[in-house]
Amino acid sequence: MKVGIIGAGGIALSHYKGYVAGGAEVVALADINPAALEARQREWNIPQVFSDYRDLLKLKEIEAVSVCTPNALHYPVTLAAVRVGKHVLCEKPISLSIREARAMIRAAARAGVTLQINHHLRSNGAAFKAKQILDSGALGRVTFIRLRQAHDWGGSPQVRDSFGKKALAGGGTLLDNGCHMFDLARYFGGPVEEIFARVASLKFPIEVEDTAHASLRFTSGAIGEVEASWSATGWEEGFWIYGTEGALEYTNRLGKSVLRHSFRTSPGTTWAEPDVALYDFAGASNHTRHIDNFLAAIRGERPVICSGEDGLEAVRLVLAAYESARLNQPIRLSGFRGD
Ligand SMILES: NC(=O)C1=CN([C@@H]2O[C@H](COP(=O)(O)OP(=O)(O)OC[C@H]3O[C@@H](n4cnc5c(N)ncnc54)[C@H](OP(=O)(O)O)[C@@H]3O)[C@@H](O)[C@H]2O)C=CC1
Ligand SMILES: O=C1CO[C@H](CO)[C@@H](O)[C@@H]1O
Repeated sequence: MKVGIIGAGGIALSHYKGYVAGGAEVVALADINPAALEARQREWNIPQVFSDYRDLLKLKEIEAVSVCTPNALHYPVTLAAVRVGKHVLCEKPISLSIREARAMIRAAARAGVTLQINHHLRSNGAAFKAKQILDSGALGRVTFIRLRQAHDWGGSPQVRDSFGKKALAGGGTLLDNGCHMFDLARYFGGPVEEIFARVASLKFPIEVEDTAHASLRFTSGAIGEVEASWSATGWEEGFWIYGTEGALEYTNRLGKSVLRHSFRTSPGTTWAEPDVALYDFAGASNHTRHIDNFLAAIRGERPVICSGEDGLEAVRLVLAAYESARLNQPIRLSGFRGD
């Protein structure tokens, strides 16, 4: 299958590698930045490059595109792509508004093409394993879910405009990292009923927040929390899920990706260490698995692992969290349209 990539910045490399690993051929690349375009063309030996993505979309031989532009452009670029019959793997967040997300989903359905959103953490080996354990019932009733994605832009005092400027990014870490965490919250815990969030800009001189926290109540009765931060040190992604019969704890802290499943094989003393199963996910690439799933979905072999509707729900939770932070009060999701 021949594919194109629109937006040749940082994340485009993961898409390129994923397509190559999945047996697809990246034949075209578009970016408004001539330096990025030229560098990638040389590195990856791409036959055709375009400064205007609409010219890339005219290529008949391309069946699918990745949309890797800044957040504000996911909507117009995806819409243009599906309208000319291309399958789309759209970077997260799907869009900056619910209205836009709905239009994207409708347009893809009307065109009969696949739309997958790049909440790649669903394809993280630990998340996949955790979901299997949860679905098997081994954790019992879920009581608490904590999700965290935090870093500090490598310590850099400069945050790129595509993330730091409100018009291009749409929001800060709550949208950028939080949308992944809200997606995982739903993936693991089902629908969220209520959210109470706080956001602040405390570290970088930027137009959007660099620090965010949200407290969640799931429809199931479980409670949880999301931490999204650009003001941490280093890099961490993790989830902690507690149930009546056991617990799952995952972190990639210090470059080691380990999932720990703890449980009791027999009722016993309260404070004794429970039994533990450890799973090591070193070396597994989330993006490559996610792209493999996209290609399989296009071929009709598997359902998309993260649909447009999933992307929309993640954005709805982000928007509810912003509204909660603005009003300094909890927001019930059942009455929140986000329009
Ligand atoms: N799922 C994940 O793990 C990750 C997802 N992302 C998402 O991917 C997207 C891109 O992020 P990232 O690659 O880090 O950002 P970058 O800023 O590194 O790259 C974006 C590129 O898109 C270019 N661009 C801007 N406008 C257009 C346009 N109209 N047509 C074509 N290209 C355009 C930019 O050019 P210029 O430099 O001139 O602005 C830049 O080269 C974001 O939506 C982000 O949220 C990012 C990182 C990880
Ligand atoms: O998963 C991710 C890792 O961090 C990046 C920068 O904050 C995010 O954009 C991305 O979605």
